[in-house]
Amino acid sequence: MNPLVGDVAGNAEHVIAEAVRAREAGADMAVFPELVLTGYPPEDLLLRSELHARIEAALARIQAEVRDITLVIGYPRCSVGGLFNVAGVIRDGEVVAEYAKQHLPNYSVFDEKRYFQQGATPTVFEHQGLRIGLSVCEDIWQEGPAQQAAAAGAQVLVNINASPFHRGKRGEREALVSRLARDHGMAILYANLVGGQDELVFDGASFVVDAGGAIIQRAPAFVEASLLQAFDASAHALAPPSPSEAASASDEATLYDALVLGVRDYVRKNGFSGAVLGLSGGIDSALTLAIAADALGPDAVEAVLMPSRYTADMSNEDALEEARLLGVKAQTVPIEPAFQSFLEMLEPAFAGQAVDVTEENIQARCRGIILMAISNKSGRILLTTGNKSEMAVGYATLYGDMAGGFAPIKDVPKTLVYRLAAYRNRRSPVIPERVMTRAPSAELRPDQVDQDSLPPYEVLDAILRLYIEEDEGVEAIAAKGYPPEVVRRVARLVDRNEYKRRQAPPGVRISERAFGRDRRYPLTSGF
Ligand SMILES: Nc1ncnc2c1ncn2[C@@H]1O[C@H](COP(=O)(O)OP(=O)(O)OC[C@H]2O[C@@H]([n+]3cccc(C(=O)O)c3)[C@H](O)[C@@H]2O)[C@@H](O)[C@H]1O
Ligand SMILES: Nc1ncnc2c1ncn2[C@@H]1O[C@H](COP(=O)(O)OP(=O)(O)OP(=O)(O)O)[C@@H](O)[C@H]1O
Ligand SMILES: NC(=O)CC[C@H](N)C(=O)O
Repeated sequence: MNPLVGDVAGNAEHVIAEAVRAREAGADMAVFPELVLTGYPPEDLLLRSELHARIEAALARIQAEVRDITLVIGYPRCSVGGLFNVAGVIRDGEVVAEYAKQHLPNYSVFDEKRYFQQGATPTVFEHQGLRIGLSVCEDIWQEGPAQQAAAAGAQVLVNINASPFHRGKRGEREALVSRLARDHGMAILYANLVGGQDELVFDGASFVVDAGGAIIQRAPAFVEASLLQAFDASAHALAPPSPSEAASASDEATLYDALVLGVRDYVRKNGFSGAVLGLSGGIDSALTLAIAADALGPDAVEAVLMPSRYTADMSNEDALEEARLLGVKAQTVPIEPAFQSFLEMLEPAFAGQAVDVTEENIQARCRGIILMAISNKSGRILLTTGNKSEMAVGYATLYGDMAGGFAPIKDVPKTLVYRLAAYRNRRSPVIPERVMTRAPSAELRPDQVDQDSLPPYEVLDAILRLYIEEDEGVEAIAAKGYPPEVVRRVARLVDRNEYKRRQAPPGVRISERAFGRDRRYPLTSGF
């Protein structure tokens, strides 16, 4: 299920509708994800007493509306001991059991200890003669809760989750849950949330593991879906008639789908009619346009070409071709008159000073003003096009190409930008070949290419991965064969540009370490 954070009443109606559908499909119990009534993560909404009043009202409504099926759902529970992250069992108009999450994740993107107290005891309830144990997400990643449930007599474990996506996560989960099922001889139902929430994407991909550790059902990733699982009288999970296929999507396909869902949900859940972006003829804006068109439909996306005196003809041609191939409306607004006016206005202030990066940034800022004006007028959100490599080293202009509301590829390194573009072109051609092979250029001065200012992207991305995602130091990275002076320079750029990233729009997280809530560095630092 894809809930909307904070929309407790709407999420409850969604639960009720799905419970009815599950009953009609022949189920006698339906399992929903972690904190499904608030959405995840509800963050400081949890500190508001109105939220808890709404949860009470939603639970009362679910209890009144849902009959002839048992529900397991996640919600925050206020009690005398504090606030708990619970899995509640609702049957015949009552909450008949509640399990409080014992392991509260507080690393990476998680911050649960800020809000919740930890539970201490297992919960096992009877359903149609089966003994069912409960756990909540992180509980199965740690020692304890699954063992306790098995010791308390559970034959089946229901684990409800709000487990965000990152590269490789599905395989990690399946291996972990399969091992746990085997170790304890219990079938496990793994029910996950789906949907984009600010920078996080939840991939769904719920699954069922039998007591021998075999995955017997898999839901598709990145869409709402349900699985109907039958058990025999001795708690054996019965394999469905056609055995579950392995999760076989390629790395690129999975990452692309994550980006599409992240953009769609940010734009739609925030009430925008669509998206606008600057289309330069470069690879970053080309990929961002394809993601936006796939997420929102081509009619909801608008591309703006804003040539300057430095824009090559082929950039305009390629940009127009991209818009045509995707069926997106494109318009051209040249920046020359605005750029020229700014240069003239600033002439007295800059008298006697050489032309430098200042003038490059004025061009990027002219574009930012035009795009934000179109966003204001149209009600479409401005998507920025910066990739992770650029955001890492600060190769972007504040209030210029960084202006905007959401940054679809901010966690995609440049080398992966090319791979995702090639993947999208294999599905159907949307990015001209020349865009894939041309040297990247910001086109802010004559004959400029990115590689004048930055190391080749293969080298840059390798160093960035070690420095940012692996937390390795300059010497350790250089020892792996990278030129020490290049490593030092890259590390210095990363450290120095924290201020830029702090002012950058949020974007979809696809790695284990994005520039968002999982990487918090000081702005002012002598490190
Ligand atoms: N610690 C700090 N805390 C808060 N603010 C700080 C700061 N340090 C500098 N600043 C401010 O930030 C300013 C510098 O930032 P900014 O104005 O953005 O300018 P800056 O970083 O100097 O230049 C932008 C760079 O990005 C490149 N670029 C631009 C556009 C697109 C692309 C591309 O290929 O995608 C590349 C461009 O070629 C240039 O190298 C300073 O003048 C100062 O006002
Ligand atoms: N001529 C232009 N018309 C429209 N938008 C532009 C133009 N030039 C730059 N922009 C906007 O500013 C962003 C940054 O520019 P830049 O040229 O550095 O990136 P890019 O062209 O997308 O990718 P690449 O790194 O391959 O050049 C672009 O992605 C685009 O959104
Ligand atoms: N909500 C949670 O407890 C998530 C933590 C868990 N390790 C996961 O990402 O899958």
